[in-house]
Amino acid sequence: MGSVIPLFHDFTDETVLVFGGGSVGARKSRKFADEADVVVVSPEFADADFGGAERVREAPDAEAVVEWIDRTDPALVVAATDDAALNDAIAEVADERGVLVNQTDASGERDANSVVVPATVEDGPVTMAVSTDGTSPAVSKYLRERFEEEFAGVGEMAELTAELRQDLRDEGMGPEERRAAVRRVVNSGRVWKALDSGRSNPSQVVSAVISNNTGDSS
Ligand SMILES: C[C@@]1(CC(=O)O)C2=NC(=C\c3[nH]c(c(CCC(=O)O)c3CC(=O)O)Cc3[nH]c(c(CC(=O)O)c3CCC(=O)O)/C=C3\N/C(=C\2)[C@@H](CCC(=O)O)[C@]3(C)CC(=O)O)/[C@H]1CCC(=O)O
Ligand SMILES: NC(=O)c1ccc[n+]([C@@H]2O[C@H](COP(=O)([O-])OP(=O)(O)OC[C@H]3O[C@@H](n4cnc5c(N)ncnc54)[C@H](O)[C@@H]3O)[C@@H](O)[C@H]2O)c1
Repeated sequence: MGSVIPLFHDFTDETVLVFGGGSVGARKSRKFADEADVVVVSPEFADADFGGAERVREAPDAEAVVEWIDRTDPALVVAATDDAALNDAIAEVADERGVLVNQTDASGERDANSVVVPATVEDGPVTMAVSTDGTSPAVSKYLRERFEEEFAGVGEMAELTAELRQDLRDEGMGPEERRAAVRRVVNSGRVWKALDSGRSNPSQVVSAVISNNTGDSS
């Protein structure tokens, strides 16, 4: 049975410190680079996209890792070197300092500071995240790809329903009725289809779905 609980974290303007410049270090760097200041420390760097992260060519030992963490004061440390003992040491130092750590070569039981990076789908304000508790990242990736296909337009759906909720409130509709109307839109195959195909105007379809519900059209 899984024992990890997903929480969503805002790393805007925080430092994320990555040890290891291989393909895994690059993938994690890309993941955080839009929000955070990412620093990657590694003696060598793969020919990969690091999302514009700052790269420092250095091969720290466990002692130097402590200095790096104390100097950069990161919100998250990623241990992605190919040296298992060093990855363990990085996780230990981060944990001692109460800093979140993503140990990329470890699955299974973990301390509270030890976080799993899930497979994520982002579309506008919507984030979907999958973890298999470290059991099978390949399954996480597979589900992420399926979600991307299945829920194309979900970001717009969230935005549309947020606007709708506000409009109905402005019109003086009570909370019960509003809730029913919003749920009707979210459950409407016609609205999803309009979002997915891009052919019909989703706002018009939403209006039609709502007026059916409130009986305006009858
Ligand atoms: C989801 C994703 C997020 C990301 O990294 O961004 C992610 N791994 C991804 C891909 C992937 N990783 C691996 C493969 C090869 C196939 C396979 O082995 O399954 C593939 C697939 C591929 O590359 O095609 C190998 C692998 N991964 C870990 C180990 C070590 C171990 O298990 O001990 C090994 C074995 C290394 C070895 O061979 O020794 C460990 C972790 N990988 C995690 C996350 C965390 C658990 C997530 C969960 O709970 O499911 C965890 C525990 C720690 C962490 O990194 O946070 C990203 C997909 C992103 C996407 O596409 O959306
Ligand atoms: N979490 C995941 O999704 C996942 C997927 C595959 C592999 N892994 C694990 O992650 C680790 C990295 O995988 P990879 O494919 O990127 O490996 P890799 O060999 O391509 O990269 C390792 C990087 O670590 C660097 N390095 C070596 N010594 C260092 C030091 N002292 N300080 C900082 N950097 C140092 C190397 O120069 C290299 O750039 C491995 O331990 C592997 O088992 C995790």
